[in-house]
Amino acid sequence: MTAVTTSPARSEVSASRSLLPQLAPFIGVFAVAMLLPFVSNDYWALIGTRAAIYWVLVAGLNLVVGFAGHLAIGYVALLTLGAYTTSVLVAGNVLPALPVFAALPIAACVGAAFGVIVGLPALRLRTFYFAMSTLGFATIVTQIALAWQSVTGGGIGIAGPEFPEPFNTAWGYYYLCIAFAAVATWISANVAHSRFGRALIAVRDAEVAAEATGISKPRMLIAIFLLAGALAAVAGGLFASLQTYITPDAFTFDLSVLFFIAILIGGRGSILGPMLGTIILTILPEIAAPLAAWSTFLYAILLLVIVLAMPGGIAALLDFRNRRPLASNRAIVPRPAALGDIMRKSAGGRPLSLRGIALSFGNVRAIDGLDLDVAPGRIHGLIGPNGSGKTTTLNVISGYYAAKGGTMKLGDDVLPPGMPALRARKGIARTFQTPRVIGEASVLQNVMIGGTIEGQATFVEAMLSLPRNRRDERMLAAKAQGMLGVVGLEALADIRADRLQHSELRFIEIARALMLDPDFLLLDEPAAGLSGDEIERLAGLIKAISARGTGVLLVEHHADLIFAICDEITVLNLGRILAAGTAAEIRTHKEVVSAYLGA
Ligand SMILES: Nc1ncnc2c1ncn2[C@@H]1O[C@H](COP(=O)(O)OP(=O)(O)OP(=O)(O)O)[C@@H](O)[C@H]1O
Repeated sequence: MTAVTTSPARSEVSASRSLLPQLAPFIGVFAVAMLLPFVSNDYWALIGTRAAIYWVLVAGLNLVVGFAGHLAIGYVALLTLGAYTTSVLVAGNVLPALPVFAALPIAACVGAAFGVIVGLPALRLRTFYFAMSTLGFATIVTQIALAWQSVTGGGIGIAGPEFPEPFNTAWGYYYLCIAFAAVATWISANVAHSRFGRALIAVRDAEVAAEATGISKPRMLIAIFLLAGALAAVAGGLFASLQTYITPDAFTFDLSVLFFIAILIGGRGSILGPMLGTIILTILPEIAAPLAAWSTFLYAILLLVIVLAMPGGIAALLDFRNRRPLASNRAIVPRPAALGDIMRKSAGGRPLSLRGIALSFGNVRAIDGLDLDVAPGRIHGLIGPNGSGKTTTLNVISGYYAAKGGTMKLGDDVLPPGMPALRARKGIARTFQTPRVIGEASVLQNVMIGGTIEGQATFVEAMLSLPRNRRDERMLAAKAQGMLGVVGLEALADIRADRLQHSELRFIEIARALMLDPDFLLLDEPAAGLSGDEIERLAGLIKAISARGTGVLLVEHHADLIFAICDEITVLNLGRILAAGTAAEIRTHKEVVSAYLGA
């Protein structure tokens, strides 16, 4: 067997080394863009400008669709809004005329505000329903642009803003739009590679796990909708100038489809893919000019081909690192001794206590008046037959379910029912019976997600990659790399999590939970699916965690593991306590033996 271990020094290098290969394709694309004027004519200036403007919008929309997973298909509405706001402010037909560089930031603010209004339904609506609400908004905006003649010129339209020298020539304007596209790329990449970007994909692919690490979905989404709305409105202002004159029918549904499909063919969770997607979709109708009227049809065909031939889109095609085969005989060899270097020793001292906790599902009393105490620095086993209420107990403690009766306290602090993100902030971390790992993210990113709430930088600092954000990133990467060493998986740090074996996912979840330096760690069947050797190593790891002051609540069916490491054991049956005591007491408890352990 190949032991999956490398030295910490090598691993830290691995966390930072990948910057140049990541940047190279972007530098290539922008180098080609800069050279385009020297090898082509004004016709290509127009197409290049259009692609750059579309990308300014798609760069923001990509965070909503590709990262947060919300199907916003009516984003042409925000382009329209930005185009009219900029044009009206520059024309001066409502307020005194403004220079275009003053009008654009105002349009960005209007776009940000409406970005949130369009996005808010995403807090409640998922998938199709949210998509429909964005489409509805697009229709409303077009109707208002048509009807509000005194401001927008109605069906006759309004002149687009003119940019001053040197941006008033075809290539001058092209370079200006490329500069906007470069800034939009930089901002969206900064967000994507920050704790906020990782939190977005965590909410998208493993919402429950994201909440358990303390991530607040509403705040995340509002920040993203503000940014995407602002970028879309700026794109609108640029678009209006490129058009020179705008009417509501310049903002067709085809444009919305283009933006959306560019992201889908680019690949979820990527910046480069959607950027290339936008360029391809802008050029495609031009090189197939006779088919221009069929552009939506062309996009649909392209989408079908890509979805069928390479479901991960362009990004998956370019992901060479994850095409290399992994060694099949990998062994997980945790190094619990390294915990002391990484994990803060739990302040501990305060017990976690449950009194009279009750929760029913319909007529099923899943837990029925449960009293339980988990002490800091101790391992508490929770066992019982299938359906006895063990996972429900973990779900109630971690706030995923709100108990209908009883109280829960951490020391003297009462923990209100529900509120999983609050539990994480109070130092209660957990793993899941079925590992909830983000398959499309790397192993390292998955573990870094566990430390999201430890970051200090605000969203704006992350967007602009300011020093505090860079410090957060270095701290989280180093800590996550260290945690991967503790659980014995650091050699897999850069690998996509969906390529790993089930047992490895279990250890990733433990590493992610440890990122919180938890006072209490709730483990839901961590040994399920592990080999005998792996269970032994897991036992050593759990003991080392509790030795650092963390109280562990261990739900498990492997009786040997429970009896080997637990200081106390509670046995549940039909949601009630059947027995509680030390391993020796439980092993010989008559009712436990007959109801659960067997002869
Ligand atoms: N979301 C839910 N909706 C309806 N019933 C539920 C739900 N969650 C749990 N239950 C029911 O509550 C009872 C306790 O379930 P729970 O999953 O806590 O048991 P468990 O002891 O963890 O079982 P196992 O060892 O099989 O994981 C079961 O009867 C189960 O069917």
